[in-house]
Amino acid sequence: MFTLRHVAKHFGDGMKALEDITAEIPPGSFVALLGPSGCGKSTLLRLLSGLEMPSSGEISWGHTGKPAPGEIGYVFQDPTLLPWANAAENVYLPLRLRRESWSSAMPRVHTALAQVGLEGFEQSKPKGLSGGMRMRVSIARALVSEPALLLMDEPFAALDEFTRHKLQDDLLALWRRTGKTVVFVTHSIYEAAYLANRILIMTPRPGRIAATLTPNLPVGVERRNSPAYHALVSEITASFQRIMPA
Ligand SMILES: Nc1ncnc2c1ncn2[C@@H]1O[C@H](COP(=O)(O)OP(=O)(O)OP(=O)(O)O)[C@@H](O)[C@H]1O
Repeated sequence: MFTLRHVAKHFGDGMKALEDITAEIPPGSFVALLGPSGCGKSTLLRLLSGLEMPSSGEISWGHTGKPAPGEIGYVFQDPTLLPWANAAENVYLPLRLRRESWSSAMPRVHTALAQVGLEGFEQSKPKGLSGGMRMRVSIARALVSEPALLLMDEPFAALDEFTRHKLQDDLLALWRRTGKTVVFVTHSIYEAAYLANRILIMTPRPGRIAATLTPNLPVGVERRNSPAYHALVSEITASFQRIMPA
């Protein structure tokens, strides 16, 4: 269980990005950090990764302690693939940086690519892949070190709606299959409602937690059309109407 207690993050120029964040991230949960642009979602994700320290308050990573960099997978909005390297070489990169040999890493590279549905595309260069496939490679690269925690910063924001829906469904299936803890930044109410079983609703800057919702939507194809999903979208929308300045 990750626990944040009264966490604040201020930057040197007096910018108050986050104030008094108290939240829990249970193991195996799918947490959405949902809020308007600039409310500190990415900052909160970086604090969770341990890459940055809070200005005050504390973050506890439970009995397992602070994860090592290899135990965290990070996925950004931009897939940031090496353009000259093929899909397998891009996924191999984090292991290569840890000085693992290609031959010992290969089985894990193939498994990671298979987990995101890219078997058969190992040799493809980024230029030959669609935007959705490039994002799949980026997710595979985050999965290859078999992290227990996957931090995702608006990974589907730049994709068209059809591709985004497919990747959301595939990510949900992957999360159910693997039991990983996912923390997913988004400013889409629909995306947070569809994906997460714990939604942290954040106020405009300085970001605070305005509400925590723990929905339990039906699993499967009926999810997107379920009355529970639409009721959840309405509930979140109403929360933002209360907290957003007029
Ligand atoms: N290193 C930094 N130095 C100074 N200010 C920063 C730094 N990093 C972030 N900020 C500021 O902190 C605030 C929160 O930024 P952050 O990127 O976390 O928000 P966000 O909710 O992820 O935004 P978006 O949805 O637009 O990506 C912003 O006003 C940003 O300019």
